[in-house]
Amino acid sequence: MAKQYDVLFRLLMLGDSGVGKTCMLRRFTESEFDPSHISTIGVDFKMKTLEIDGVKVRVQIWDTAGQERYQTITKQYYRRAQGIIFVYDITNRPSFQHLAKWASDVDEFAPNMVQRILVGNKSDEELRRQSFTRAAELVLQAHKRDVDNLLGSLDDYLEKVGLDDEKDRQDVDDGQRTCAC
Ligand SMILES: Nc1nc2c(ncn2[C@@H]2O[C@H](COP(=O)(O)OP(=O)(O)OP(=O)(O)O)[C@@H](O)[C@H]2O)c(=O)[nH]1
Repeated sequence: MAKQYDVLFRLLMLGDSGVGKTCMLRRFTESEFDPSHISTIGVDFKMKTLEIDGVKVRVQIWDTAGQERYQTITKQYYRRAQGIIFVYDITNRPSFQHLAKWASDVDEFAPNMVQRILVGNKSDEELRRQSFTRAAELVLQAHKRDVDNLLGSLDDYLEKVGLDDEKDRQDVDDGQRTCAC
C-alpha cells in the first residue's frame, strides 16, 4: 500500500478563549463554519494531509482551550509541538495584549526550534477592528496638549467670530432703528 504521508508534524493553536481557534481548525480540516462557541475542554486535535513541494506532510493540529483553568493541561502539549499558531481576535484588544503571555509560555515550555505564526482572526469584522483605533488613541494621548491647545484656540476663534457677528447684527439693528425714526 502506498505510503499516505512522508512526514508528520504537530502544530498547536494557542490564544484566548473565543478568538475562534476551533472554528478556524474546522474550517481548515472540514471546510465548515459552525458559529456556535462551545469552549474547548483541555485539548482536541484534527488531522490533514498537505502536499508541500512534493512532500506529503501530515499535520496533526492541536486545538487548545483558551480558558485559564485548562492551562496546566495544555502546557503539557507544548514540548511536542513543532509549530505554534498564535490566534487573536482583531475585534478584541485584550486577546492581542495577552499574546505576550502566550509567547512567554511558549518560550518556557516549547522546543527552541518551534516555528511560530500569528493569525488575527475575524477579518470579516474589519469595521470593529481595534488595533487601528488603539493606534489613533495612543497618538491622540501623545499629542493631547497640542490638540487641547488647538481646540482651545478654535473655541476662542468661534467665540470671537460669534461675538463679532452679534456685534454686526446689533449695529445693523441700531442702524435700522435710526432710519425708522
Ligand atoms: N465574525 C466571526 N466570528 C468568528 C470567526 N471565527 C469564530 N468566530 C466566532 O467566535 C466564537 C468563538 O469561536 P471558537 O472557535 O469556539 O473559539 P475558541 O478560540 O476555540 O474558544 P475556546 O475553545 O474557548 O478557547 C464563536 O461564536 C464563533 O462564531 C470569524 O472568522 N468571524
